[in-house]
Amino acid sequence: MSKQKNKTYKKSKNKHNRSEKPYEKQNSSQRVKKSVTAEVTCSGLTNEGKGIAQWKGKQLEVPHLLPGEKAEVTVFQKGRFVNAELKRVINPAKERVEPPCAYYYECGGCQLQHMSNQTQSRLKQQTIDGLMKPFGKPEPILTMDDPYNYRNKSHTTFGLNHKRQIIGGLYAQNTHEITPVDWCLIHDPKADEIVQTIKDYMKTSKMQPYNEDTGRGFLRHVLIKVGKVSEEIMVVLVAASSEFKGKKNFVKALRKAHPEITTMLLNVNKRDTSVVLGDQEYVLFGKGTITDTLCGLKFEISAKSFYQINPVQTEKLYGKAIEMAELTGEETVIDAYCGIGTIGLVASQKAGKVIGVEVNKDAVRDAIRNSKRNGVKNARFYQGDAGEFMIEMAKRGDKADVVIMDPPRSGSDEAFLSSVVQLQPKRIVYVSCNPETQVRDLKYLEKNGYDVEGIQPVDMFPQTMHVEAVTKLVLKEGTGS
Ligand SMILES: C[S@@+](CC[C@H](N)C(=O)[O-])C[C@H]1O[C@@H](n2cnc3c(N)ncnc32)[C@H](O)[C@@H]1O
Repeated sequence: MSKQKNKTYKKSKNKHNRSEKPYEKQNSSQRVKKSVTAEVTCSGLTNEGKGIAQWKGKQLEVPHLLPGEKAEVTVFQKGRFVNAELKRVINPAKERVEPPCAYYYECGGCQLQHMSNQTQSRLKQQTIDGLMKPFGKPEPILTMDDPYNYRNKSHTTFGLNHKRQIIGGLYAQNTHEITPVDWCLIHDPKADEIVQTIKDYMKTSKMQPYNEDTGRGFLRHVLIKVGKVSEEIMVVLVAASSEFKGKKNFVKALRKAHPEITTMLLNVNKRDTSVVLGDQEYVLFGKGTITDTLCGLKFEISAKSFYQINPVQTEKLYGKAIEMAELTGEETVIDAYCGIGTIGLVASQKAGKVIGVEVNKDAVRDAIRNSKRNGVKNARFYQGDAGEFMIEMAKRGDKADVVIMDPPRSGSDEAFLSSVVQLQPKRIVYVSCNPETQVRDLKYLEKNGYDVEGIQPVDMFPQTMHVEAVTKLVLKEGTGS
């Protein structure tokens, strides 16, 4: 991977034969009427890593522009809205690097590859420092030594290009247009090899990608999960129909090319939706799940269950979360939004009792199996909405010493937070992949009897704008019963 510094920005073209534009794709200038070229100077970065520049009294947020850089940008205007794209950097900042990925400027999956890894970490630290200012000074971000190939899950969407050739890639941001991508620097390389084999197989068979407009065709997406420690691999074909013609031949061919695949599934998604997985699932071979080892425990993972995508950083994150929980072996711990029980089962080794709650039934089934698999006797897992579960606990007058919560990006809700406040645990450990919703929820908890005593950012998603943070809240003195 070449990471040359100070190269002038120029959109890369035709590297690695990825020049085929999907037939549906329009560029921004086709979608928006008025466009002008302007020269601007970047004064800072947004939390998403976009360059901030002023133009005719308006603030532009320009992807791929860095502070201090003077650049030519194309400004698109539609009514009161302005959008800007980088055209040419006139004086590159010293933090600018040549993105190691050839798809970077088209794909949109990563947003920060034009910055050095140190600059990315600095940006994430500043983001967390800024957002968490009302609560105190965050610790230095925990970074990753080798910030590539970390994802244990990959997702590829299939379609046809304008020459009616099969392509696989990612939806361009906020669209249903596929940007063809053959390999990705943050995926597990094995996953990309398998996707390539599926593409090649489709070219010589009758398996057609699904077309959202006509409703014809079969294959919508391929989801691959890799056990980074176990090396087990799950391949999920997401199709528009349960009628899988040529199923036996396909399974045989893929297993022959990739004997490392340990299970394959067919997931049927007939809905017109951006949600990838449908409800029906059929095991094509193997046991339908993979296992992996995290923090010394073994976890079984289903296709539809959430499992942290960067296990190297997850071990650091969970280590901090458990440290913040200050467990002595006596506590009752609630693992809210528990997924397959990972945090709760790690905590169970140092707690009196763990109660996990999770809405996804496959994940809860995995959590119960994982508890047995690891010989854990002091953990129970329940399926349900975390808020409703906590309301019931509060009504019954149940007690909890520590609540560990790890909600989705949208954060928690008032039902959940108000019942946590009613239960009055001594400590709350809040893990989040979206610091903005986390800050909103922390404000609620601070107003209702808790002090934030520790903030630890963790870079779980290098090369992208996303950042994780774990915070420790302690019940204010005099608040408890
Ligand atoms: C960010 S994941 C965390 C999972 C787990 N703690 C981990 O570290 O792997 C959030 C989890 O919350 C679950 N979830 C989403 N909404 C929920 C709700 N209202 N009640 C309970 N669980 C919910 C999701 O299914 C997902 O498993």
